[in-house]
Amino acid sequence: MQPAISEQMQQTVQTMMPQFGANSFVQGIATGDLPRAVVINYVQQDNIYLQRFLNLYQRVLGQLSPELLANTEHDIRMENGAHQVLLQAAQTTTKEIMTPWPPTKNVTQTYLQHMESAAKQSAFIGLASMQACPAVYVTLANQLVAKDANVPTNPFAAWINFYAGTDDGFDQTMFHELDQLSPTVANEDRQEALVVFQKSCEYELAFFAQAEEEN
Ligand SMILES: Cc1ncc(CN)c(N)n1
Repeated sequence: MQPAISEQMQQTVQTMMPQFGANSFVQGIATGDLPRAVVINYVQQDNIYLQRFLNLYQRVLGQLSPELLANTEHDIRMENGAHQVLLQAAQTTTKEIMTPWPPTKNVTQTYLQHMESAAKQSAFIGLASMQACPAVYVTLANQLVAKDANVPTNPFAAWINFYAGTDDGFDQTMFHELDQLSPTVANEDRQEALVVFQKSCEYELAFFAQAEEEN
């Protein structure tokens, strides 16, 4: 018997963790040392990303399970709390960095388009493409906690703790939903779900790297 789709996805994330650990944005989060411009870049793009992600999530979950949508939507909105940690360290505010609304950078755009076109194939494949978003951050944050990166002297400690602890089990709820749906879809769709999930994990890595790009 094949392992559950959630297990296969978790395995993909685990396999990629060394690449995340070697990423210089992630290292900056771990050491508490990131240039102000990089932090601002990241939060600007993440605001753009999360707005469109939420929109897509409402469409996809609206098709799959309106009840689950109602119970989980707030988890995405709560991410503003993680942004506030970064903005405080950079001594700025959401209003200041989002006015005027900044341009959408290339990785943000292609990552969002990737999920939007996955959702056009089917709601299940769309959901699979969106699952890298919670899954990568939870695994990454747990690894950072295991390395004691969330020491109180780290200005980004609360960002790490947010994703390690207060994600409200969002990633597990979504993995559970994917496992429930998986036996109801065609084999090719299950395979495609794994492909789009892996691609999204690669975009997650590129998204961190993008924050270090010059404006
Ligand atoms: C791009 C991205 N990926 C994941 C997350 C965490 N849910 C996020 N805030 N932004």
